[in-house]
Amino acid sequence: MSHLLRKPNKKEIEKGVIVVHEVTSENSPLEYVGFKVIDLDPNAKYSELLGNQECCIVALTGKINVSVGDENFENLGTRESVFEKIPTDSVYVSNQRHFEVEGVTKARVALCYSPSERQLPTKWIKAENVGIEHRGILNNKRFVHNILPDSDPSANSLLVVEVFTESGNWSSYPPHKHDRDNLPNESLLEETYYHEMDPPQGFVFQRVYTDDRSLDETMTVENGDVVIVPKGYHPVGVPDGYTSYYLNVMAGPKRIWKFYNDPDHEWILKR
Ligand SMILES: O=C(O)C[C@@H](O)[C@H](O)C(=O)CO
Repeated sequence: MSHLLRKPNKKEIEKGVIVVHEVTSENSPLEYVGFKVIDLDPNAKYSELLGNQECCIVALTGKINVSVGDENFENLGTRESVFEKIPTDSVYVSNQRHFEVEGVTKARVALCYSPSERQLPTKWIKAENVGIEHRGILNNKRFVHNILPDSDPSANSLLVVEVFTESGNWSSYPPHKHDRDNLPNESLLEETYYHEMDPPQGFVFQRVYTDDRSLDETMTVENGDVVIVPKGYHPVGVPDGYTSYYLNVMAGPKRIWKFYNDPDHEWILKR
């Protein structure tokens, strides 16, 4: 199996608190992006004291309470399935802060991390303030929920978006990359993809490749898998009959999403 593809690996760390994914700089090639998925039962609590990392807590499904220091945010989360295709609530937590997430209902939560040293205010990113963006034409249509885009200065490094791609379409396409700190032409951002499919027996294909093909992996990605993109182009193809959802976390030395399209396939945009 590819070293970039992670299957869900559920570990109950406390009663009702299950870690489904944990991507860190210790267990992956990533330096700037960390990522966890946790499942919570009602009333179960997960807490963490952040070191030199900021964190965006995304209520993927179900309802949660979040506290950060003495600030409390209650009943966050808007959907039972990501495929309701409506934005959800998130909370941005700065470095060196303590946070707790409690399940109100059964809930699945994404914790998106990147290095940070400059403290910023805690921010409730309300579902109603998440920008929705439709991109692409023909079989390249997808829509995006901009949870923490680079136009929002609330974070030091983190960028977080959700992407929905309908049956038979392609996204993160034409293939693009962002692995060189070469602004204004390209920024260096690592990335993780947390994937879900509707219906859940579905699958998508994701290729991660560099120009010299020293990295060239095409993965069959199933419901709940995570794909790690340390570098390279990273397109996603969705088979007929299935809808794809993914949550992207990006971070790097500069908080700018400036991608470079694979010149061989850029013509796709000119149709
Ligand atoms: O527009 C898309 O297809 C989504 C991608 O841009 C995705 O968020 C990504 O690859 C970010 O680099």
